Amino acid sequence: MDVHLRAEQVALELPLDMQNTPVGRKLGLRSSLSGSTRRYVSVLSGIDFAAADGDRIAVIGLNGAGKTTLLRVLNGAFQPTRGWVRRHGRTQSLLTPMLGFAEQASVAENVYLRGTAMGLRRAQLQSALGDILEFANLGDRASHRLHTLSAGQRTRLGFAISTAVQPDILLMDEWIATGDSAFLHRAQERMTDRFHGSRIVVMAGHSTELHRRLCNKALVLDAGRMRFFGAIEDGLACYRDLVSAADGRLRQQLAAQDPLLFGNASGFVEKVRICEGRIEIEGWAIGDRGREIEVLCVEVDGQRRFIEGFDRVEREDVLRALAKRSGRYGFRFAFADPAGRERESLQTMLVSAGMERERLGAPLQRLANALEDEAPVLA
Ligand SMILES: Nc1ncnc2c1ncn2[C@@H]1O[C@H](COP(=O)(O)OP(=O)(O)OP(=O)(O)O)[C@@H](O)[C@H]1O
Repeated sequence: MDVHLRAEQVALELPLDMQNTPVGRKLGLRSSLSGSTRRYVSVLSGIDFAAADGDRIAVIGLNGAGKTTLLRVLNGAFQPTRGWVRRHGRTQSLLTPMLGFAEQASVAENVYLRGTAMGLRRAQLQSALGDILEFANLGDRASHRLHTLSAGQRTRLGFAISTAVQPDILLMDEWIATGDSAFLHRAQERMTDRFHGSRIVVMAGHSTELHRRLCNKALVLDAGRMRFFGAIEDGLACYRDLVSAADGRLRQQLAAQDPLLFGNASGFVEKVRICEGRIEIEGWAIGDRGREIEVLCVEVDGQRRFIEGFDRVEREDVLRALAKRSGRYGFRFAFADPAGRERESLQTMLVSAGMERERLGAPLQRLANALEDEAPVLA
């Protein structure tokens, strides 16, 4: 059977209901009773791609870029405002495995309710019921009402139902694996089976490592717009360019979540010295694939300063420990600080390095005792 998934010039606008708060009035009960205004916001636009049999597509973007919403459009939960989604093949989405449970119905009835909503026939559900309950470890609870289950038991049930049958097209948000450690292991195995058994997978998430390992294509979203669709490595590079332009705090957060995002660029700020009217900084940085960096960027109180004319310093220790080829990885520079920055604002200063201004890596780590108040007095 032919399996395909195609989106043609898809755009989605959603209603945003906003509370009317008279200017100058504090938020509170009175303002919450003052009615609301509805306006429509564009959440997705220009989404245009075709997934072929065998494609594993990573949907990549910053928080709020529209990844989950795109999956909802692809599974038919949202109708596009413009454009079309064409799908052929049994589709299963693993977005909210506990959605649609009925509290007063029994566990077994909930399996039928959810299974029917997923498009399964009664006979299929009858033969799958035993496996689902066993997988969720709820074999002896079939007739219990759902509201008597613990949160963990519900999660296991939702997961067991959502993954009960092998779809042709799998739409998933992150790599769902939740519950206690014994269940986690079985859930991982089940996810891996379903992933490899699907003919098309669209997977949203934030892990470069996972995307690189599992996906052949990427779709990059930037504030709801499709910036790129194509080969995974090009997609990851496109995403990296997007985040490289973001401010230092966000780059720091993203690098912590996803250590491979900025490649192998790394380094340390070892000294920050405040002398009268000047700030001197020393450290080392090594670019992606062992290259020497070309630019440094200092961010203090949200202000950026790019430094291209820094001194390059030979660093035998860095060479020995890290470098695959030779280079001068140490740096030293100073800049005038007429604002006479406070010690506190320098505590939060971020120094980033990169090959060009638009392609900065994550902020460099900083030695705990890097900050000095004055040049050391030489005896
Ligand atoms: N039902 C809705 N009504 C109005 N706006 C919505 C609705 N659902 C999502 N949005 C908005 O759409 C945008 C995209 O949200 P979405 O959850 O798809 O982003 P995301 O990329 O999945 O984010 P994250 O990585 O944080 O999960 C956000 O600005 C969000 O506030």
